[in-house]
Amino acid sequence: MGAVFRTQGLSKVYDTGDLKVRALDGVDLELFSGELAVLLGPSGSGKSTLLNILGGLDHASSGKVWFRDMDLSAMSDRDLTLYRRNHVGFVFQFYNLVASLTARENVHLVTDVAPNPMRAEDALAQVGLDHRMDHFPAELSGGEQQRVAIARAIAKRPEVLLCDEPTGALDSKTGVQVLEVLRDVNDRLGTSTVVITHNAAIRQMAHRVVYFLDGRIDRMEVNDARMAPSDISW
Ligand SMILES: Nc1ncnc2c1ncn2[C@@H]1O[C@H](COP(=O)(O)OP(=O)(O)OP(=O)(O)O)[C@@H](O)[C@H]1O
Repeated sequence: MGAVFRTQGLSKVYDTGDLKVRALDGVDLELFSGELAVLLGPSGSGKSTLLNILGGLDHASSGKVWFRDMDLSAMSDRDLTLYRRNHVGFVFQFYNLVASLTARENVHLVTDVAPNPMRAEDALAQVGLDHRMDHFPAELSGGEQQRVAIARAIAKRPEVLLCDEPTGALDSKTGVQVLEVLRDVNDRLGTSTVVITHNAAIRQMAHRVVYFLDGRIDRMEVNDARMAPSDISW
């Protein structure tokens, strides 16, 4: 399998006047096509900063980052926006749904502008919400709202799905349902997936686990046997 992301000496320094924070400090990383990778590490170790750079939401301060053969580090803001639009789905801890739109309409927001989208109905069926399409976010549980957010993210058929604490706001039972959806998307659609979590148990469902410490990669593990989300508990 080829590398979907590759970084070389990737560093990010946040400069807030008097204080300079080195959020990433020379990260060399490869993530592979079709894999589900979990990023673990203490708070402040640089996980979200890396995800934001991989997703084209932010620029590195130095070093290189490639998505396949596209050098993201050399791209203008406009090209990064197009990269995000065409290739990347995001899922965040808080679902960021539009409260005045139904589940179906929230997904339509993306399918209306994507070049080769799924039907909104198919994306919602993929996450097991075909019976809730015309509900508003307030009429859905937290886990269901997160599944709508995942449907919205996958509806444009992105090559990569980047998830920052997707179960962070959910109880463990609902969190497991969301993880099952992420695993299904990875298995059935082959979408390369990166999941940040504080929950170390989730590493058991990953192909690859990357441990961050102080803006660096501390170590990496490859799982020979992956656990089903339903067998993971926390
Ligand atoms: N916009 C910003 N301005 C200044 N410092 C920032 C900014 N974003 C992040 N940082 C700092 O960069 C470091 C890395 O933050 P980052 O959010 O990447 O860590 P994280 O591992 O994702 O943490 P968490 O698990 O708490 O989300 C931290 O010290 C953080 O305070």
